Amino acid sequence: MADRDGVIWLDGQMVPWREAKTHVLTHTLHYGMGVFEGVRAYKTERGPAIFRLQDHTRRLFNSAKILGMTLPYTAEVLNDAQIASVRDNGLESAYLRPMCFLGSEGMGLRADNLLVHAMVAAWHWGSYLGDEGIEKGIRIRTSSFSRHHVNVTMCKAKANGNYMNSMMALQEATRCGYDEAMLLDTEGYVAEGSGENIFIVRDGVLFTPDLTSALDGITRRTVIELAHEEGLDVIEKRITRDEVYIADEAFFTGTAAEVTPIREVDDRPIGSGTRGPITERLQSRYFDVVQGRDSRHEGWLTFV
Ligand SMILES: Cc1[nH+]cc(COP(=O)(O)O)c(CN[C@@H](CCC(=O)O)C(=O)O)c1O
Repeated sequence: MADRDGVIWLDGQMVPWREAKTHVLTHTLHYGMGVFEGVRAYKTERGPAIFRLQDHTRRLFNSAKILGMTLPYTAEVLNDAQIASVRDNGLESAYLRPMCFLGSEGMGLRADNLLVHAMVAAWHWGSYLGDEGIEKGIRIRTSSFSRHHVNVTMCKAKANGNYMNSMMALQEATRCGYDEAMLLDTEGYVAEGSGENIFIVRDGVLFTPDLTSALDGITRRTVIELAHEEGLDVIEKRITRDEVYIADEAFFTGTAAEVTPIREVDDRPIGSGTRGPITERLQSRYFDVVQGRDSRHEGWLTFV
């Protein structure tokens, strides 16, 4: 990722991509105290448009507040930086990574002279779980790693250090031949994927775990609103792994994952073992919205 042409926004300046570096004693590199977002810009007839930019930036600030970090930039500055990162890299569509981190001004848990730095990078990133996964569905397994306990890790913060749990779960899943992990909370109820929220469908009704141990996903909120527009009921409840097994359909949602059907969980086909009809309907609505083909939600688009 480091050796490519382009520019990266770093601490208020656009710098050449290869020069966007930080010192090995950068505090966040050692302790994981940082916050980030995953944001997508899509190609539309009116040019690139960033999806729900303001919501992502609001969550970035909320994440920082949870961790006790004060961001040295306003939301407007960070929004403008994200717009510029798509524009100045000449991207028609993009995945954006804003991230705020503690610098190398000090070391150790007690360092009290640390500055908060901010960066925004943008690059082209296709289907997170592959084009085939988007169309046919993916195979997932229940992770042996529990999702964070709510008083150990701050689940509403999209914090850098939270993602060791995600990576351990995803590595375990892929090493066992699956595409993704489904994590249970510390009481054994379904929480979310390593980088996605999860939905199941049963008798035409959508169910999704409540957000106790899951990130408040922006794609999750979007799909819930689209489902209501489609006349579908969505119930947030505690979901057990065997409820997923016997669901008619299941899918992940996330900025990177978009709407990805789940065709198999723990070697059990979900429904017909392919993308379900309601999943396909919501996936299609989602892509219409993010690609600017649905005028009802143009307010969610920030044109670059
Ligand atoms: C743990 C987790 N749960 C749910 C979501 C969905 O949230 P939202 O994107 O607001 O709908 C994400 C986003 N995962 C991001 C990071 C993926 C990565 O590989 O890094 C993403 O989808 O960009 C998570 O990381």
